[in-house]
Amino acid sequence: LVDDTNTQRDSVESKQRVSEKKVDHAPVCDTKQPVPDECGLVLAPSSLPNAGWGIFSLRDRIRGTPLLAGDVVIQLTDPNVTHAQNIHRMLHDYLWSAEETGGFYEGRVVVSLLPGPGMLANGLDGNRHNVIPFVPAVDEGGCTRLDSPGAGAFTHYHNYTFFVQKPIAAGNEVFIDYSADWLKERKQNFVQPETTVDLRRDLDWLRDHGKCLDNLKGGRSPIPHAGRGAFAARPLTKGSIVAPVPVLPIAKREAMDMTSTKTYNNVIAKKQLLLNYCLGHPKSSLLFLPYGPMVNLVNHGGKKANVKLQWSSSQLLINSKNQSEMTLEDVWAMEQSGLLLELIAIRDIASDEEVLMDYGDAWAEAWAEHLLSWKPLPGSETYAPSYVQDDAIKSLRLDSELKLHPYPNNVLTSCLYRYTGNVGKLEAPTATSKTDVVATVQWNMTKGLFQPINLRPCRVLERRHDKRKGTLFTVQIHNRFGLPESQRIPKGIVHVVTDLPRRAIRFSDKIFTTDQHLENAFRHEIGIPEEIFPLKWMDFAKEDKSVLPEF
Ligand SMILES: C[S@@+](CC[C@H](N)C(=O)[O-])C[C@H]1O[C@@H](n2cnc3c(N)ncnc32)[C@H](O)[C@@H]1O
Repeated sequence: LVDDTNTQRDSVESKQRVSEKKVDHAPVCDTKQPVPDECGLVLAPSSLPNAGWGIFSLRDRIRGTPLLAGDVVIQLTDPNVTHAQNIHRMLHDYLWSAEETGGFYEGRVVVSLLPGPGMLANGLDGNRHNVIPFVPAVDEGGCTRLDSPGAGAFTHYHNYTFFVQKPIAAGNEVFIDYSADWLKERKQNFVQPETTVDLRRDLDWLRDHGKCLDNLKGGRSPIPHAGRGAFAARPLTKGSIVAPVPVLPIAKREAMDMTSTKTYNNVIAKKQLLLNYCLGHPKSSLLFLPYGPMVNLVNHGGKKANVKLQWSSSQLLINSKNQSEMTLEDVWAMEQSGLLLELIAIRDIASDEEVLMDYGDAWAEAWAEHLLSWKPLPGSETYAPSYVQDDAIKSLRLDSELKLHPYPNNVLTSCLYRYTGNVGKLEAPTATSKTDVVATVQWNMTKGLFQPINLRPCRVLERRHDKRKGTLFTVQIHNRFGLPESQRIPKGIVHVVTDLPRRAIRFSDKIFTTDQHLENAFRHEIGIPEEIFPLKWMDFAKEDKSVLPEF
């Protein structure tokens, strides 16, 4: 018996050794791997019919816990009207209103890209969602326009986190809140289920077929001028899938042009910041926008890369064709995304190590040239971003004080205030307001008021000290771009609000002034490796097919 046990143990150990060896030498194209034991969240086909990918929890989750580490938000500003048709589907079905993320001051028309749950999770109506987002942090990631060629090359909006709002049982799908209006507009495409009982998948199936979504976490990158980066949340073995990378096709790269090439507010409209987060090939008009959690944070590592991109065989779970069978026209016509890439570890990666890929020669050459030619723009020394002002200035200035001590030119004051159409007490025009009627209301703290959607430009008129409440301000509230008619203060009315505490007034960056609008900000897409880019998508190279590699 003892001998038998030993023999069995030997045989198990030798099997383990064989399988370890197998993993070590596994061809990187083998993507059918179970997720790591510690993985808590996976990508898999949604439990809703025809809904594409979905997110599933592998463990029970309680209210108030984060679903995933916080991710970046990328603000797309003033899309070029002529070329926006190339991203029509993406704008309509995947991107969020900048009102949700506080990005509305970035341009006249702003939409937000929220990789991870914001774009990947499906939605339910009728308050049946189980996660909700919390506002992003905003900062320059250590790269200022005065001292870094990285300024404006990566997004300032980060750590955007979804929290569990209703308990989620292991195996259940994660749902975000698609508003009733949003769903009504798209009712042919998004059929809502009557019950949430079956909106789950078998746990063993998910472990075998799902792709782990929480192997990565964000943090400040030690790479000079790179901003933030993606780091391994646990040890990742060579040959394993580090992250699924679902991508949305962008038919023409001109869609990354901004509205006009003329100057506006002294800022030259140029390429969208979003281009830096897109994947492309120099010989193709196509771009792909990755939208899996944390994958947009993966920096360029050149020869130090520890992951590489490859197509996933799992895309056939929701697609009838894989990428090699698709023509360029098939990709253009894709109704919803289905193309799936994967980041594969090309060596063992330790926990907390930065995950890096090779962006390719074209990117590396463009970056090297940018480093050589970059110098700070004139006026950079007087610029101070709004979040710095908020930290530095505790008491807000009145007009008379601003004449002597103005704020930096790039900021405005914004108040958290919800205008409900109630203009309050009306007063006849005064000498200062001339032809306008003055309407005054008292500020009131209400539920949800501190959401960025309620920020609107305001001017401080008075400051007084209240024994109980501290310093209180009287302000004039203005309209801003993007406000619905019901929230616009009618013409001819000066809307005054009294008794705002300092925490209800923030500094905001004026339109087109943040680093992402800098004229000298770096812009370049990430290269999709030559060996995985289908030849038939290289429409820029039709005349010169002889030099192209066979796919
Ligand atoms: C896909 S984003 C990567 C995430 C980005 N670092 C962030 O903070 O959001 C690509 C951009 O990151 C920066 N970046 C990536 N790798 C870099 C590197 N090796 N050196 C400098 N900047 C890098 C460049 O600005 C590039 O355009």
